[in-house]
Amino acid sequence: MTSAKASEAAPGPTALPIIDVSLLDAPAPDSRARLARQLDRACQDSGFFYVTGHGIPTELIDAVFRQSRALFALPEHSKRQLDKARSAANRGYEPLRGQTLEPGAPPDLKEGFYIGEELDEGDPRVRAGRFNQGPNQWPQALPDFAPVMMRYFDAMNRLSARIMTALALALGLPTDHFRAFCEQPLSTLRLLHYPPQPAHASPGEKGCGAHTDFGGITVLLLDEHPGLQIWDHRHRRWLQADPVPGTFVVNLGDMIARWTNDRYRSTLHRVVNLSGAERYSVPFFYSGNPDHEVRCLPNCLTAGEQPRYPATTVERHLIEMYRKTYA
Ligand SMILES: O=C(O)CCC(=O)C(=O)O
Ligand SMILES: [Fe+2]
Repeated sequence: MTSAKASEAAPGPTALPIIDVSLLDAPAPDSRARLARQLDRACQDSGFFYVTGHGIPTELIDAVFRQSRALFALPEHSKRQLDKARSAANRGYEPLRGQTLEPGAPPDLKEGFYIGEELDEGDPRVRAGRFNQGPNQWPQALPDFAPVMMRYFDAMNRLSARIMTALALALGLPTDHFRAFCEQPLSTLRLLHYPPQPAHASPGEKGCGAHTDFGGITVLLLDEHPGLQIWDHRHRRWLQADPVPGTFVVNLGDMIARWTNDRYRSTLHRVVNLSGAERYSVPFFYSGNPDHEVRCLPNCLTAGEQPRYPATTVERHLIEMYRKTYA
């Protein structure tokens, strides 16, 4: 949705806000109002912020990274047995250079693994051929992988629903405004592994090409190695979004921009792993209920303004965006 030209200028520092979502439950009457104000500003500025007070146990986060490292360390032929090309629901392994997120740039220098809600072939959503719904592909060699990932997946769904509550507050809507959107959500957990940027990388080669996320919100877990850069539309430059221990990076996807008539931003971002180390990250994409209608929120239209996007549904929006990027 954003079309800034990827400048190759050295990235500058960031000052992304750190937002404490536990303020949602704080007893002081002005806590929620403070949270709403901070979040509203962050969403209008860049749609990127760090989240603290999230309640996800460190032990679970450590286990996710351990399992992710073990998965990518498997021999190539074992990973290829789980190739996502074998899955009708886009689940499983995506090889190095398997995706090109930035049109015209070389393929991304990352390998990935996709996980979704575990649905068997008998589930009505799977039988109806609904988008991205189906069983996962699990690595048999790693017995703890599936239980750890499903525990994390559930925790991310709950955290994302809380962030949606906070977003409702930020937009001046009732706290339960997005409740139906959060029922039976379509979510994707993605494990990523970025090798170090090679000394003689081809021009424009990156870990992850410049893109916006197309769903609702993304809750991104980072390891200790920097690499994420976000586009500063005001000063037309790339900013580093370095890892902050104990936080997640949250960013808004195109669907929120669509919902708010671009009052809230879905910002261009990319990854260049200049850390010299293997970098691991774990984005979780929360897109909400596939049947939910996405139309411009009435309080996001000022007098005389028209909606910039026609009404659609979550599923139709996602299918359209997938078609564009994998075309
Ligand atoms: O690895 C990262 O830090 C970001 C990944 C990302 O932007 C994505 O998967 O959409
Ligand atoms: Fe992204």
